Amino acid sequence: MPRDQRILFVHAHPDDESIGTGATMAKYAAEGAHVCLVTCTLGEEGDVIPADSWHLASARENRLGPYREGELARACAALGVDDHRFLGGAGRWRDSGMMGVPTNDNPACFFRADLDEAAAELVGIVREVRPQVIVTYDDNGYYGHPDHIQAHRVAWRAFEKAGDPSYGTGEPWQPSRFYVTAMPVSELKRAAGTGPFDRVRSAEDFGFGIPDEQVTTQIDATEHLDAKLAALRAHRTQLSVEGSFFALSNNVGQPALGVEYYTLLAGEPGKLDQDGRETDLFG
Ligand SMILES: CC(=O)N[C@H]1[C@@H](O[C@@H]2[C@H](O)[C@H](O)[C@@H](O)[C@H](O)[C@H]2O)O[C@H](CO)[C@@H](O)[C@@H]1O
Ligand SMILES: [Zn+2]
Repeated sequence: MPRDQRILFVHAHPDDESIGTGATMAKYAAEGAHVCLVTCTLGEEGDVIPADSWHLASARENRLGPYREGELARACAALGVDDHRFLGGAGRWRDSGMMGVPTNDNPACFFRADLDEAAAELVGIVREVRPQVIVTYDDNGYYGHPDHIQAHRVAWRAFEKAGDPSYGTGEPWQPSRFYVTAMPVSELKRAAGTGPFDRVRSAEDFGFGIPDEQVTTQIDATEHLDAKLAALRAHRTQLSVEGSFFALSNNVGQPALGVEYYTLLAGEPGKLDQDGRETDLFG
């Protein structure tokens, strides 16, 4: 694939890129596309799994953000991604914490960011990178995390404005496709009750997932699953990995899938396979 194929992934925290789109990113990077990752926070409010790193947590030394920057650099290296930026620069907006916790009220947190200010930063990156495709979360942030919801809002606003010659500075550029990450319930039904970590009893217990018919696109990047697993392992403060399963600090196991799923929110659908789904984010 020639390098003139360019794709921009917008994620909320270090680790989301590997969890939700790691195999896809590794696939397109390996095929020669320009893969740009924008991460909106440093993940400063995350739990810390390994006891030897508990001291980093926000309530202790508050040094988790810089540590996760290093985890993210190692994850990007594992995925073959060489263009990574923090939105507005490292630390511009702080991790908001899970929905409803007091850190949501921190004026410096991403959930409290001025939408136009954050979108202007992302438009600057869009006009520089000139991606044909933007990928982020749906309007629920995939599972309801405030930073994920805000990442969707900012990315959608940037998608709407980047091609507008009356908006901001720099040469306008209109990406042609906007995708959101998805997980079909059928995959969750297969995953429930399996793996080496704590097991959920039903697909609903995962707390995310959409009806299969809302999934428009599936990217088979199975040959890059090892790269995804290496990237997941790089996020050692946030994730445990055993075989082809991983768990967040809640120790609920999920399979690390080589096939990753998306819904096309804007743009013309590309070629469809026999199941009626796209198999390439570039059409
Ligand atoms: C995958 C993801 O978005 N992780 C976020 C999330 O982390 C969760 C949080 O620490 C929660 O308290 C735990 O129970 C859960 O297991 C974690 O996945 O929220 C963090 C705080 O905003 C964020 O740093 C982390 O990247
Ligand atoms: Zn996240």
